[in-house]
Amino acid sequence: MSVDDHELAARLARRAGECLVELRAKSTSDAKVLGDEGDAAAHRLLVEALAQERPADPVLSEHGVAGPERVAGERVWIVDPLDGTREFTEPGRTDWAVHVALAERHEITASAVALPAQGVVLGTGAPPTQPTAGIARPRIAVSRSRPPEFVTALAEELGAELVPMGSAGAKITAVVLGEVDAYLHGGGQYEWDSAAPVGIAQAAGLHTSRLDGSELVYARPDPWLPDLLVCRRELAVDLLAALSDRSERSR
Ligand SMILES: Nc1ncnc2c1ncn2[C@@H]1O[C@H](COP(=O)(O)O)[C@@H](OP(=O)(O)O)[C@H]1O
Repeated sequence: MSVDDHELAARLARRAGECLVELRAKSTSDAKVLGDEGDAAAHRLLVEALAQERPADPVLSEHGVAGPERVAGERVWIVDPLDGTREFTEPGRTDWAVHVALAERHEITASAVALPAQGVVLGTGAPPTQPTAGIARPRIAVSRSRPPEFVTALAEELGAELVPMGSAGAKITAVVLGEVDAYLHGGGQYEWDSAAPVGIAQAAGLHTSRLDGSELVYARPDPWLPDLLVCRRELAVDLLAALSDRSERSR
């Protein structure tokens, strides 16, 4: 990883985001076609740019692999050209994102997330400072379309408020920006859904783990990474204890 990798991730996330904003503004297609067009255009842009700027690095994208063959533990770019495809196709929604991450030795060492409809690009080069104010009633971001079934009961137990949102990137960056206090996901996801925003959350000093508290490991041969927790550090112990109780009770 070099300073240039932070800068490159941010530059490419921004460029792909601009391409998506343009496509969305001029599209007359129905939602399914627009989503497919957005996924394909942003994927093409990222893959072509990485081939030019980092020709020795393989790319793992939600929409296919590109570049040289991957070697376990070596550099690989993990990208989600359009996270929150469904929200991208709904006029007025701003919870969709572009993810660009670099993994080395199974960790994220540089990454950026663009939230193009919010005019925001966040990156590991300059992660935001975390709020210091206490948390009165925790706000937990969850998927708006498929929240894990246990979250309502968990929120009641913790006296927390659930905040439904689209896009894993939008939810994790909402934690990074202090708009919510936690994001939890269960039931299925892939490495590209979380790699870039998790890299920024880690650089900002937030807690990141699987729901059982174990480490998030990226660039595995199988990109399935079905659950995760990103939260302010002071909430991690209580959240992980509540999640562990729940999983014990369901056995
Ligand atoms: N059960 C599941 N299995 C596979 N992917 C899932 C999933 N639940 C959520 N995801 C993916 O995680 C991203 C965020 O989802 P959500 O908005 O529901 O939180 C979406 O990515 P894409 O929009 O890139 O497809 C979605 O496809």
